[in-house]
Order: sequence, then structure tokens, then C-alpha cells
Amino acid sequence: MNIDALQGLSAAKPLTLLDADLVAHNYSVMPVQLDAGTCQTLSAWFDERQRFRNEVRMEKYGFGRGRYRYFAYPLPTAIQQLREGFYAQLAPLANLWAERLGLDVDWPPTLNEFLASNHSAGQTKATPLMLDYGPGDYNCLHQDKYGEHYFPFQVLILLSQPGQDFHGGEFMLVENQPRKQSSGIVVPLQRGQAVVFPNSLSLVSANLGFKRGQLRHGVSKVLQGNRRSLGLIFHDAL
Ligand SMILES: O=C(O)CCC(=O)C(=O)O
Ligand SMILES: [Fe+2]
Repeated sequence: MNIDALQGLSAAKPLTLLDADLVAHNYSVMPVQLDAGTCQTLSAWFDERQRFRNEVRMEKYGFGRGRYRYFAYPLPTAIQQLREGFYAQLAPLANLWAERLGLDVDWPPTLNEFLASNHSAGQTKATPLMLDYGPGDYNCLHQDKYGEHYFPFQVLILLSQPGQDFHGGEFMLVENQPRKQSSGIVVPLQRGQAVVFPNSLSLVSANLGFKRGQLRHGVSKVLQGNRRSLGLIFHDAL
């Protein structure tokens, strides 16, 4: 597998653009994309059970329908590099958002430092995951917090090609603002694209600054074919 291509994926998007996208739309598609071969290689990892610490069948918990598997530590080099690369890029944005919200947090510049604080709070389990959906499968709207410490952004990489490998199965974001009805958006993604989105708190620009909303994400029903994806969550789980 071509590790360089994976490193390239975390190619920077200027912070101001990332911020503008996230404030306006609640997501930002990253500038670089994994090639088809790399997506295929990564997709096939789902079937290598020894790479993962456990499997969740979504229907069992009312999370939807389909399966996902959490990678075990130590993470494969490519996943570790992606997680570190995206974290380093997103930490300054997390600090900017915290400042706007008047939150007393200081996100460290490296994933290692952030995970050290997770681990001392008992959050030690790896959270990067792969998801697998067949016909009729879907992922209910949710937030991935996994403990008291959670990083405000996460990343999703689509590994299958919409319209070719599968139909339906759209990645969705739904925002709730106080005293408003919920609003939703479907994120148009191609195979190999990475999208950044807020883990739980969204920011809405308002007259005198910013208001906050609650954001959830999920996947609409897969109508045909098979859809696989890779989720990069930065905090570890209890
Ligand atoms: O499969 C997807 O597109 C959604 C995955 C997801 O919920 C996540 O990565 O946290
Ligand atoms: Fe999720």
C-alpha cells in the first residue's frame, strides 16, 4: 500500500477556509483525495479481523443497521499518520472555536499530547473505525463523544464510490439550535474524499459573534451495493 499517498491526504487546507466552511455549512471537504487503489486496499482491511479490537452490530443497540469495527492499538501506520496529521491541522481551529465560545480549554498541538490527557482520564481505547453497510443498512444520527474528553472535530473518509459501488447511503449532518427546528444537509462525497465536521458543537455566526448549536451525523439508507468508510475520531474511549 502506498503510505505516501495517505500522508498526502492530510495536506493542509488554510485555517481560514476550513473555519469559513465549518461555520457556514458544518463541514469542509479536504483538498486531497485517496486514489481508487488505496481505497480498495483500505476497504479490504475491514475483513481482516485481527486489525480490530471489536465489532459493533448497529441493530443490536438501536444505532441503525450495519456493522463497524474499531481498530486495535497499535494502529496501522497509515491510520496513525492520518490521525496525527489531521489532529495537528485541526487543533488550532479547535482553539479558535473555544476562544469564541469563551471555553476554558487549550487543545495541545500534537495528538500525542492530547491522548496523554485522555489516557490519564481513563480514556484509553482506540476509536478510529471502519464501517460497512449493505443494502438496507443505515447509521442513525448521533454524536461520538466516548467520555468526558472529546475533541471538537472529526474526519470521515469515504472508501466506496457512490453511484457505482452503492446507491443511497448519503452522509448527513443535522443541526439543532435553541428554539429552532432542526435543519439537515447531505454532504456530497466521492470515493477517497475526507470531510471534517464538528463532533457535537456547531458554531453559527450571529450579529454580535457566534451562537452554538448541536450537531449530529449519520448515514441514510443504502439502497443498493456496499458502502465502506473510515472514521477518524481523535479522542480515545473509556
Ligand atoms: O459511515 C459514515 O459515513 C459515518 C461514520 C460515522 O458515524 C463516523 O465516522 O463517526
Ligand atoms: Fe459517527
